[in-house]
Amino acid sequence: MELGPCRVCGCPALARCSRCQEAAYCGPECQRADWQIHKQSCHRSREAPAERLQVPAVPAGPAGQAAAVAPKQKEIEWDAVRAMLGQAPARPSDDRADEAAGPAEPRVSGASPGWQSSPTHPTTPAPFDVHLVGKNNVEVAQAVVAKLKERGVCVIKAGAERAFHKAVHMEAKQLWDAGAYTSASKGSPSSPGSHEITFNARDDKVICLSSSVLDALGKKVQALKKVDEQLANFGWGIKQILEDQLGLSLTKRTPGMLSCYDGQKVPDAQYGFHVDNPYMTNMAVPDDGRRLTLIFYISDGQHWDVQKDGGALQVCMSDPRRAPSSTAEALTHPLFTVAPDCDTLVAFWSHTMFHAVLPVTGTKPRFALSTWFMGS
Ligand SMILES: O=C(O)CCC(=O)C(=O)O
Ligand SMILES: [Fe+2]
Repeated sequence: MELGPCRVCGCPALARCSRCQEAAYCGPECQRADWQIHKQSCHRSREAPAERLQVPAVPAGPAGQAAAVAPKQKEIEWDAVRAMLGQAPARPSDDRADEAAGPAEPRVSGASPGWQSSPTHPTTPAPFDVHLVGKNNVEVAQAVVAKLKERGVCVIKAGAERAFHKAVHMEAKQLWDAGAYTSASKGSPSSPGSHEITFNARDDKVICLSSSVLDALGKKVQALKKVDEQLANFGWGIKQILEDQLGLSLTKRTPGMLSCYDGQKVPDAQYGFHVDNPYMTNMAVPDDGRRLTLIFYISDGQHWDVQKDGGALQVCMSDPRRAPSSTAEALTHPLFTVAPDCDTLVAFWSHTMFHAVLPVTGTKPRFALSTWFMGS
């Protein structure tokens, strides 16, 4: 049964909120991470005893990642969901099981006109804006925030060693060869609280690297776990400057999402133009809290040629402070191309920047690890 994307990270959802039966999540971490936001609309769907809405706020900070919000609301019975999928139950430290999830099939409509559009052609990839090697944390944070302020996207050279890239690529590829990725979302709600979804032309397959998945996979994801930690450190590392210069306060982040676009299995695998958190666009969906998208590209170490291999990330260079209302409007702006080459980290605003993954035309799978930081 397709539930569409997880409200938080976009991975395929496994169950719905057991109270309103509407918000869909891939796992307990995302459900918890979303509770402060979801509770504002959850009670509108179903009446519930007041105490079920009382969730203590947890201070934000580096340790305040997705898992830090511990709602007392009635949670989805994640163990039952895992059992349904033939997966092992969570360990005692993971979630408490409360109530079986009874997801309803979403009503599906076609794409709304003017919202989705096919990707355009690759242009020459932009050079790196920031090199991490040889800079201290404050210099990095200042340079990254300056670029985000100026144009909403920043391309960073991570400076990791070749052996590390190889290890990360090998892990992503082994999981791919083992068939561990699942189909990413095929749609998102077209209006708040609605089951009606619109397709968003997304051809990747994903694995949500929640802490339970990381624990279960253990050594198989050692290097990927390191990348996930580095992404977290990077986001928390620019937190203070973001706050000082833009008044944006990052509060928590989603678990890492490992994605793969496989041009061999899905010719021209791509992701059409979209905004990750499109609440400011004409889609009129609720704000899911996401503000900063971080993506680290994982390739086999060979140069990724966007002309030959395709798969470039293309970002519409609109005013970074506000989202264009539609793809058509976004595409009136120049396009900025990023090559999904290893050692490349890209940061952009989740709520204002339209972007797309251009068709993967070569035979190499295109891997990336992404995380989204929430903020207010
Ligand atoms: O992998 C990329 O370059 C971008 C993917 C993307 O836009 C997304 O997952 O929302
Ligand atoms: Fe995106």
